[in-house]
Amino acid sequence: MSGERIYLYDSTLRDGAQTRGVDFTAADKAAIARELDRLGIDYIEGGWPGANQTDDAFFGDLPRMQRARISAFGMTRRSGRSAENDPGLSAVLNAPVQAVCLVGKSWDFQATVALGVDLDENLRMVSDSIGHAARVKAEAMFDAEHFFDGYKANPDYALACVKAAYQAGARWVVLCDTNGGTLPHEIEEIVSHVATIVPGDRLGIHCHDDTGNAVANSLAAVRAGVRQIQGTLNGLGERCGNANLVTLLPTLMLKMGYTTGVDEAGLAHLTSVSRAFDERMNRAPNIHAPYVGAAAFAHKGGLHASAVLKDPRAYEHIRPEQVGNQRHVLVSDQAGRANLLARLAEIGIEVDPSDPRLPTLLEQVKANEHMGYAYDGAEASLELLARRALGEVPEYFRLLSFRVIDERRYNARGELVTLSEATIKISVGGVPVMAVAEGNGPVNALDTALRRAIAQTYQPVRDMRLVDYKVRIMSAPDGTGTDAVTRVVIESADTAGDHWSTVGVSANVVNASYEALADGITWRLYRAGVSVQAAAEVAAANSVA
Ligand SMILES: CC(=O)SCCNC(=O)CCNC(=O)[C@H](O)C(C)(C)COP(=O)(O)OP(=O)(O)OC[C@H]1O[C@@H](n2cnc3c(N)ncnc32)[C@H](O)[C@@H]1OP(=O)(O)O
Ligand SMILES: CC(=O)C(=O)O
Repeated sequence: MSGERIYLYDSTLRDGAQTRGVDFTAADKAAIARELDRLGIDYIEGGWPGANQTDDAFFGDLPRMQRARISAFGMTRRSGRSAENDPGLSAVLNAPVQAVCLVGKSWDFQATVALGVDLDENLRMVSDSIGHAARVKAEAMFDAEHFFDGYKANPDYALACVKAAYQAGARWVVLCDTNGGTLPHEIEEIVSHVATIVPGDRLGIHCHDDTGNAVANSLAAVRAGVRQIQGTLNGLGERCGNANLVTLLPTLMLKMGYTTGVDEAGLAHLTSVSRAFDERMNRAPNIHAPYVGAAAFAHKGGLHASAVLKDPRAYEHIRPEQVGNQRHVLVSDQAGRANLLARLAEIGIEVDPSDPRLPTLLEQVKANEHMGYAYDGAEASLELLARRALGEVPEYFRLLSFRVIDERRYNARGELVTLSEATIKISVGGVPVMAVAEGNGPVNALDTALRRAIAQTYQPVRDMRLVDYKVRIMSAPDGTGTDAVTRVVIESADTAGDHWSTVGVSANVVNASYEALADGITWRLYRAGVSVQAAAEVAAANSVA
């Protein structure tokens, strides 16, 4: 274990802003910068002053940082202008920050084709711009764009570019795998050579993930001597993204023994930082993300669960708490008794391992999964299945019948509309209750009618709402593919902020939806501990009235 310091440079607000579908506001940028600062990141690249209004607004009202240094990104001077007289470069250097990072060409082909300048002029553009930046800012960095492709094509020229930046005063010379096509062994070999010219403690690495190797490439560069890594939160970035700092951080600290600006307590917040970032971008976190994904410490295979319960090291490479994540033991058709017992314990059901009802329950889970149920993402339905098997769930209501009608017609304004209407009859403690509702689709109408019927007698249903509805059509369990079955997963929530998911399966999408809706309501009533007897009395009084 080395204990040496690695400097982390976050480019979420610049290269991350180049991600397809991502559009930060200045307020987003400020909030993300504060989060990165709290985490302990050394440098935060805020954007490109002068390139767009968002970046100007961000640099015009910079968030206060505790430890991190915000840097402004830009490019070397244009050909034919002096560094002092280039409006683009001036906009970058006028930003009220101490650090700047200028991108410049280091591949001869890029200089002649993309810039249309001769190779000497490109060297002067690098050296003039970095020299000027180093005179007016505390730190000037050079992003050597396309460095690895340039080195492969013309090593002498690529090395001349980084040497020019270093000699002009660059604090960090950052080797960029701009097109993301370089492999780890190439990175290690090339960086080892560069480190004989520019010392490792002045070298950085900036990798893209086009071969899925951005993290591996960054680590290979560190092995070869670089001491600054550029990356982004959750691997955002141009095309396939940048090196994911959320993966790199624990790898550097827990596996390779490097120190960073992030301490142990910061590392223990990594999962929440990563998920809060996805939340801000309004996208679902990747459950399979290394270290921080919901599946990163989820044990599904029966052999795994059995061993993990004896000692988690059997199937875990680190302790989940080190990165703020949690262990989960899943129940599915891959499960054994150990998974089931662990899962039941997680949801607060203590069962004697020799309870004769356990094998029956496990068989039932497996049979249901074969039919198309999936309890991985529908924990409330699993809890109800288990509690019903243990005789703990009262029959709060019984379905007597429902009917759903869809009508497609022209309304009075001559517009084609589709309306759905649902009628439902349930029995509460033997007393029939009926409700009718309209909706913008059959499931919406049925959901409204069911809640309306139940809310007449059960108060806790009134603060419930449907948050998410997912339908998946699957081929029939016999594998013929002729009679598809539909799986519906519903997420419900209450006003206290609790969320729970339930599942229903049927050849008919409305039946599957009813099953998931009814489970969602039953779980809410069970958790609220309501009395069926009291509800039946209300239902009886309502029916007399
Ligand atoms: C590898 C990377 O990710 S680098 C970062 C890439 N990010 C971005 O481009 C996002 C922000 N960029 C922008 O908003 C715009 O491109 C701006 C404001 C910077 C420039 O806009 P424009 O002046 O309209 O130029 P445009 O984007 O069309 O073309 C880039 C110009 O810069 C020149 N250029 C490109 N790289 C460099 C460089 N390192 N040094 C000097 N000039 C350069 C190009 O030759 C081209 O010049 P030309 O207009 O004479 O052909
Ligand atoms: C600078 C940069 O983003 C790149 O070369 O990929």
